[in-house]
Amino acid sequence: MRELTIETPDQSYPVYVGEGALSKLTELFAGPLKGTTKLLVIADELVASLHSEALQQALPPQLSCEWLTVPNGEAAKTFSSFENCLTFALEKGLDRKSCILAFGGGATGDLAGYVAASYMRGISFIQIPTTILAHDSAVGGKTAINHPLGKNMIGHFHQPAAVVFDTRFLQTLPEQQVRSGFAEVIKHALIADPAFLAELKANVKSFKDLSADFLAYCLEKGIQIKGEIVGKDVKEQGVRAYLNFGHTYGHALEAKLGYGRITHGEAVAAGMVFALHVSERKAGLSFDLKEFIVWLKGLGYPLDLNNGLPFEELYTLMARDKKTIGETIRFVLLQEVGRPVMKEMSRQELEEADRFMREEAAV
Ligand SMILES: O=C(O)C(=O)C[C@@H](O)[C@H](O)[C@H](O)COP(=O)(O)O
Repeated sequence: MRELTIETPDQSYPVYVGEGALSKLTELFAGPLKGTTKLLVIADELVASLHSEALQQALPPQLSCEWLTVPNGEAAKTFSSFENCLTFALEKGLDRKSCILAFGGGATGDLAGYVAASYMRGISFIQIPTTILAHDSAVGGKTAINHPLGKNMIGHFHQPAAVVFDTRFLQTLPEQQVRSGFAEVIKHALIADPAFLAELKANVKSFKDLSADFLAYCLEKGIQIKGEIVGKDVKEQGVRAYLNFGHTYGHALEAKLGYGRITHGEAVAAGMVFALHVSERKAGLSFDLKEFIVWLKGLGYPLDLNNGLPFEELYTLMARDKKTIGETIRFVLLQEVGRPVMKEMSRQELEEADRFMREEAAV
């Protein structure tokens, strides 16, 4: 197991990653979270059905603990789920010294984190991720629910007290979830580390034979890259937006197709191809996009997600992206692998890239 530290100007917290990381919970409640009155586990229903016993055994027996299950995946990130969690917390008498444990993938973490950020104006929470995707979402304190008009539109920045990432949980992940999570690993390589990207391309030809050691290495790399960026810009006033590479188009696809109809990572993979194409035309990127597309397709990423979707509707969704300022849609592009840049986008440029996705990337 490895311990990484996320350092922000106001706060630092540990990320425990590896087999057996759950054992760190006892230390946390005897140390930095000593004095916690009550625990509330907000758990993905599927994860709870598979792994609740493992978590139960790792929790300090002296602490009273309530469990609430929420729908699997993005279906949890709704106003009604959010309200249910708050009602449950009030009914069970959580106070300001209580702590929420987010047990599941990125969506559970986003919801539970937002509940922790809002309950009594903010209580502690611990992220206990169970997916590869969550190596990204559990770190950095972005919490949110979705709105029908846009993804992650309602939320707070609220840092967890710790991230306890026990990689034993990854053994039960279906391949589609591995694929989804790996898109964020690829994103971290693209925005920050050309050598890491080369390693990924050389070593990952299929998700079926990914070794546990290589996966752990990728997760650590991703967390390190993310942690460094978050440390410089917690509330996304500048460089943190680079972590949004591939997300403007990706989020528009997710919102249009219906949250949870495609995985977040598959949408981000398509969004990255879109952004790389624009980067070649507008940011001077020199990159073998054809080869990259072949690699992604070989890994099973569907790149035809905009099939049948009118550009106009995707455009409206992209215009509502959180990076948009006034009327100006802004995209994260790459000048080089590892050298991101923010650029203003015209409607014409976006339409051309959407056409590229339809007519070239998808075929
Ligand atoms: O941590 C960040 O900052 C990111 O943008 C990471 C993204 O991979 C992640 O999906 C995030 O939740 C998206 O944030 P949003 O602000 O675009 O909703």
